Amino acid sequence: MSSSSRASEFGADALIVCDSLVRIYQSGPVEVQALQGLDLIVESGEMVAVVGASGSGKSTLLSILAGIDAPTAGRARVDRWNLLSMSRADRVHYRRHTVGFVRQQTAGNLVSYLTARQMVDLPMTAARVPARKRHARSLELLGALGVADCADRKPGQLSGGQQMRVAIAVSLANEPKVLFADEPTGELDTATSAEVFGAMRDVNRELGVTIVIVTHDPGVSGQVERTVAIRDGRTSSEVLRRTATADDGGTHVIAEEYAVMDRAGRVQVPADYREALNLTRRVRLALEPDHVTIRPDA
Ligand SMILES: Nc1ncnc2c1ncn2[C@@H]1O[C@H](COP(=O)(O)OP(=O)(O)OP(=O)(O)O)[C@@H](O)[C@H]1O
Repeated sequence: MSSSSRASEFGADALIVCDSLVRIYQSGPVEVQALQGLDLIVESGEMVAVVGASGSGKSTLLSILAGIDAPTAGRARVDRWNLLSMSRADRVHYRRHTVGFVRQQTAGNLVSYLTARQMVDLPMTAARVPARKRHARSLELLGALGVADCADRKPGQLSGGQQMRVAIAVSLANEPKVLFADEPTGELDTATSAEVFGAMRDVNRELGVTIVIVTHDPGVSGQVERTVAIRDGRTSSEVLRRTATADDGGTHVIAEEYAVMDRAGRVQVPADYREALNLTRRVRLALEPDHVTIRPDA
């Protein structure tokens, strides 16, 4: 591919690109379209939340990005890996070195008879990292996640929040570029969830790990700059948060919601807008100097 066509490619500079991503599950005679042409771009260094109703396709998206499931069609790239054409060996390498993954059931992330330090050590041993480096990295990660004091404890001696923070440390052992977390706080109370999100925020800032979190937890919105909503297997809207400084020097957070336009120019008009103006099948579009209007068919 020439450099000019690469530069003009959708999301060419991003760490994660999903372009018209489709995942169809065949269950008996029935086809389920879990992802129906989903577009998503995540830049290196971002911490992004993915939200959406149950069944909207969030876990499917994360499984594909984590290299656990394969898409049916479309394009998905993470770092230099094309997720539609990876060999089995590529997939092992990808899951060991490029991505970290944690899921809701904390017990499933941990090994009951190992200490936190031994668990963080394990993926590095598999990757043949020398012992001295393994030791330093384990302590660094447990410290970054605020569970250094748990290094010599086994999962049964840890609270739910500590278990999740240790699981995150384990997933980061081999210095992945991106951490995918599927409902990491699903089993935790509000205060503990906030601690876990805070620890992820620290890891994102201090270690530069890009993080994508799938969650139902409303508390996540205070911890991320970008929340992407998925509806029916497609990205439907995004909320961007930024901190603004007022004249008196005080700071406050501004959250703005955007509709997402796909690459063919399609935008979903929310149901309440359609109902309020009785927008049905045909609408009138007009280009104004700095905006576009949509009017009912008079
Ligand atoms: N292995 C599978 N076989 C068949 N259908 C599946 C499979 N996995 C997911 N689906 C279907 O795909 C759709 C999307 O599921 P997915 O789990 O990605 O949604 P979700 O947004 O993560 O939901 P939740 O918030 O409840 O976890 C659903 O209709 C689901 O029933």
